[in-house]
Amino acid sequence: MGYLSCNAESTIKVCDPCNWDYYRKEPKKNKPRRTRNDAGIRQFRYTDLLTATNGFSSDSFLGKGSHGSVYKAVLDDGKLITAVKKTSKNCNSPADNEIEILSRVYHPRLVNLIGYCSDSLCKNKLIVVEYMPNGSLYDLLHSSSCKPPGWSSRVRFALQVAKAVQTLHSGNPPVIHRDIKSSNVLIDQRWNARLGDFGLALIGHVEDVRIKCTPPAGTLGYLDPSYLAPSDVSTKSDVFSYGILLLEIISGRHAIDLKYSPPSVVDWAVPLIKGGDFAAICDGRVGPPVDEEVIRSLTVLAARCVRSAAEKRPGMEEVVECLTVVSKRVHAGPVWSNLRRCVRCVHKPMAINHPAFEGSEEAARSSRCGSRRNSRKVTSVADRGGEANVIGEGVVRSKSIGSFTEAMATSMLKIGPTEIDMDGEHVVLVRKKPAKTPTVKLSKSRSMGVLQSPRLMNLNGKQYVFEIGKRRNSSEFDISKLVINFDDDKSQRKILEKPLVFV
Ligand SMILES: Nc1ncnc2c1ncn2[C@@H]1O[C@H](COP(=O)(O)OP(=O)(O)OP(=O)(O)O)[C@@H](O)[C@H]1O
Repeated sequence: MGYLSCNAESTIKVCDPCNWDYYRKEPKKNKPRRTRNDAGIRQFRYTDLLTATNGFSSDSFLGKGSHGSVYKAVLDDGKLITAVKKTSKNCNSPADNEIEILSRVYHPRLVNLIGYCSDSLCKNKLIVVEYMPNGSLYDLLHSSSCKPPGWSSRVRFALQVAKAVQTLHSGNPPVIHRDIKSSNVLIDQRWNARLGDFGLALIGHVEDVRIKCTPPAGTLGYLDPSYLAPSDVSTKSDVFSYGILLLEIISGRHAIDLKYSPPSVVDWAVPLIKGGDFAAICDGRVGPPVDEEVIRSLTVLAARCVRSAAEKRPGMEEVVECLTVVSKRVHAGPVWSNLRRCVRCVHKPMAINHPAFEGSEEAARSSRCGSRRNSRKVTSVADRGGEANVIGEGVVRSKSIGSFTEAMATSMLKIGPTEIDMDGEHVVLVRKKPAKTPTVKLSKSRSMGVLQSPRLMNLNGKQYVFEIGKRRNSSEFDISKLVINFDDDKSQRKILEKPLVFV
């Protein structure tokens, strides 16, 4: 995909040096909510960036966009890892624009500016931004080499991007990004989505002459069809692009894909949504979410964002509100919310080299025994931030808040073997067949040992294994321990326990 219009003029107008001080001279009320200048934007020397990127070597190369290439740079004696954007065209405008805007906004859901380099040794300005080690949302959604994200992750990414866009729109003056798309959503170290690439962004009020004179720009497939002339620009153009992104997140389909008819995701999805066939647009690789209301809300919201009449689209504040509700629902669906309330788990995975596990068959044993002893207690993964008790390093238990009944388990199992995102970080893995009993090396004894085999649950004549996984990356989980007790079963025959299994 390329830019429909992204010429130098469009950004030169924004970055016209005569206008640079415009906002600085504005009275206080027009100042942005938070400026980065206070936080300190660093000026880097070209030679330092050259060293930090091994001379912009292929080893440091992260990717190429329409304006240039991006390299990983290790600075400050390895303490600071950044991404350096190097413009290939002999033009500073996109870089100037990005520096100008990012130096005025800061948000944890943005790929924030760290600094830049404009010394005489470099031909074009270099931008230094936060390094995002986990690729882009585009990669996560469309790469065949990684497992597609589950619904909880999809909703979380959608909400995080919505919050980033809302922050931009609610600034004073507002920022219109103009290039919201999955390849501009990068994934940080903690698997959070961040909106980046401000090369086309505009800062100012829509009535500002400078904004009104900037030619339309964006990426085909995401570009608002009602944004045809410079004066059409508004925050609602971003809402449209966001709607396309949301459809892409829901369906796993590209914004435009010539393999399909119709190729545009909007033309394909909106009639299905209007006809109430919400499940039909769900990514076939993950299937529809358990709670039908989740997919209904998501699809209807996406359809509203891509309405052709800009004024009928919701504002980003409403989008955030709606997704917050969906997010709560996806994390606490009718069945899973009960599960969350009654699951006891040792929420930090006991990695084999974890300090809590060092020589700790004892620790493992006491943890297991503790679980049994306290089998009446039921705790929540999701509520771990609440009233949690720390039981030795790496083991956190929260207070008892509910119970798990056989009826709940039975209804869960109707869904069959599956993975359920609970809070974006933890996943319940319901497996029909027991995982192979793992052999692990016990650090103290240095011998190979077989840890306790997984406990099974026998319901409706079928055996299932329940595990709690803590997300390591998009497709891998550290399996931890899950204990479920049945309050109505005093003999505790049905205690389900799956301690210390590693994958
Ligand atoms: N902060 C970053 N951390 C890590 N990788 C990054 C970062 N910024 C960009 N990249 C990588 O570099 C690639 C190029 O990024 P860039 O923003 O220049 O272009 P793009 O968004 O992919 O395309 P376009 O320029 O057409 O919008 C991205 O696809 C991404 O893989």
